Amino acid sequence: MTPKFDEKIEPIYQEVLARNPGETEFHQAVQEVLESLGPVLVKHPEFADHRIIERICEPERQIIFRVPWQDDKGDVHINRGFRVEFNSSLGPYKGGLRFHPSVYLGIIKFLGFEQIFKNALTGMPIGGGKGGSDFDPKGKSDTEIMRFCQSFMTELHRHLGEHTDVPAGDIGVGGREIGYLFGQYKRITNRWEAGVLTGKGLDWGGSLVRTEATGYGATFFVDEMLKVRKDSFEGKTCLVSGSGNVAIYTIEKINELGGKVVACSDSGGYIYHEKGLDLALIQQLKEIERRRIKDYAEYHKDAKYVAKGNIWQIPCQVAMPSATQNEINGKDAATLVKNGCIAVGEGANMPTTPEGVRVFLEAGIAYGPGKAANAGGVATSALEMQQNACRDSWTFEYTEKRLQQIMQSIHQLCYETAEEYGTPGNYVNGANIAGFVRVARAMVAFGLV
Ligand SMILES: NC(=O)c1ccc[n+]([C@@H]2O[C@H](COP(=O)([O-])OP(=O)(O)OC[C@H]3O[C@@H](n4cnc5c(N)ncnc54)[C@H](O)[C@@H]3O)[C@@H](O)[C@H]2O)c1
Repeated sequence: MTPKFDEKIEPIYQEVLARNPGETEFHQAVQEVLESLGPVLVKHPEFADHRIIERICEPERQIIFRVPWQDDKGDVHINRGFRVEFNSSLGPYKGGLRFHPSVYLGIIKFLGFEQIFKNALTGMPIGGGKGGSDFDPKGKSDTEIMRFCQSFMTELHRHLGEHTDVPAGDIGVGGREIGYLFGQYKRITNRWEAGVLTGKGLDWGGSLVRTEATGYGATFFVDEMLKVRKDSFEGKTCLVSGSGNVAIYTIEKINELGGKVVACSDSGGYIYHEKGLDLALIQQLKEIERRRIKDYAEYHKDAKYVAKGNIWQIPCQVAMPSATQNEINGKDAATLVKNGCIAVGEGANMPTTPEGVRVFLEAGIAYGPGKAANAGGVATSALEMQQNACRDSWTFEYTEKRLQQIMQSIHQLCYETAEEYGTPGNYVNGANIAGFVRVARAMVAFGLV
């Protein structure tokens, strides 16, 4: 699909393609933001004078390193580690670590680029970064995971710090991995520096609600979009892809708000359970026993497992993609719209292809892009950093209230910005423009650094 750029922006995009060959996901993320920015340069010519777009597309620093580790049999493996410190205009680099075999520089750069604008939308003092490894945690023992995390942190620690760069989890990195990473950081640096990682355990500097934050936040965001349309989750049939951290707490909050989630998935296929998913069972299978979602059908005979099935073919009113990038293509988006879907909230990062995004926007449904809808995770990480900084811990209720207020304010900012720039209801433009303007203003203030 041909991107639609303003004439000033087209050459900048071409330069990004030429400078970053083969990084298709990064190109896609840049395309999506740059398509929104034409009217911003008209309103703010100073951003063009200062070459803010060119500078924002170039990471401040990229670190690639070798991660050697030994499996339980004593065999040696070599993986590749990454940390892309993209933009520190608004605060220390902040963004998760992804451990997945598909990871390469293009994936980390797309995620880091998205993170700049997402973090800006939260209104909190955090810059954008992302990292990870092509290590596959699937099927590894606890001790193998520990040895890998220790080796990864042995190299990465020199680039981190509570005022410099603060990683968190993402796909394949949850509480267990953050524990091993924090333990090794503490050992090497001889510092109990809580603010250097977020997603920590509650006994050692973690925040209540961080585990739930991305899923809860995405659901709050969709709830706000529905409220604008004088609607709510009450009685709605919903789909949530994935069955990891984001998916599980999305399902929990949708249930609380009166919706019914009938399907979720993992990379093997999806589970359909017409009367509504049994969340406690999913948590037992995925969070505790680390099993596959197909095992759900062993416990509920009225549920159906569809291997390699396409979850988006199931009719629903609300869809919340919460697994991975590019999981909804143009055809899937058209199917969702045809089947009566009225709202899409992205828990995952860039789960919809540009064709899919166009289908949602043209259909005029409520479409909340990931950088706005899933910002609750990183926002609560920033709340965790606040608690660490004052050596305090807040209650669940208070922290959840803060999260909800942040999601309401992100929604309002995107909604109002879309109106201000002449595209009412277009949260893609609202999020891209509002996030960009915040970072751009800071970059202009700092001069050429
Ligand atoms: N964890 C966070 O706080 C956070 C914050 C913002 C955005 N995200 C994004 O949310 C998404 C999910 O992250 P997570 O933290 O829940 O990771 P996770 O590892 O806990 O879960 C990922 C889930 O997606 C499934 N999955 C992977 N590939 C799939 C595929 N092709 N089809 C169907 N399912 C697939 C996995 O089986 C797993 O259930 C990612 O895009 C991530 O970048 C996460």
